[in-house]
Amino acid sequence: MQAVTPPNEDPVEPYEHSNANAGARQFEGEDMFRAFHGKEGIARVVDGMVDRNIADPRISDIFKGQDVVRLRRTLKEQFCYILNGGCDYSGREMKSSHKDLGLQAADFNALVENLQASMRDEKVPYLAQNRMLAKLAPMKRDTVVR
Ligand code: HEM
Repeated sequence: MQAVTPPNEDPVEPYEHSNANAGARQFEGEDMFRAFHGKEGIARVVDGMVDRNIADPRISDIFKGQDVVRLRRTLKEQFCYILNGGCDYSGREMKSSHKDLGLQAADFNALVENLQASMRDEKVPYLAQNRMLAKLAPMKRDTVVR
């Protein structure tokens, strides 16, 4: 359980912290973490994706009024965990954290495009981009309602 709300974040209802909440198994070895240029590269990829999402007229409304400080932090943890960068994920699981958003397949596809653009900017090798996308693809069923 998290007792203290991190600076600049809104309080959330208490929940059990677990890496199982990240919604995917970790990659093995260090290749993927290296391909994303470590924690700093992951931070750039996540921030680039979130910036694009907020500016993207297709999905920007979904992020209005949301705690984007927390979102950036938990996404960085989630990516670092999945990429086997030695991080723990402290966020909520995918199903409950998206259940009130009413997301559709088109929203998911827009976010994936923004992630691809951000990984391209970071010069993440194409094969590693696709391996990460393959990890995230099954999360569609937990985040999207239709
Ligand atoms: C592979 C797909 C996705 C992943 C890995 C992902 C990851 C996350 C994570 C880690 C959180 C934070 C959970 C927490 O606060 O504890 C979150 C929340 C959120 N996500 Fe996603 N997400 C995905 C799909 C989407 C899509 C498609 C959208 C909209 C286009 C979206 C919009 C949001 C919003 C607005 C929140 C904040 C909800 C809140 O704080 O109540 N997500 N997501």
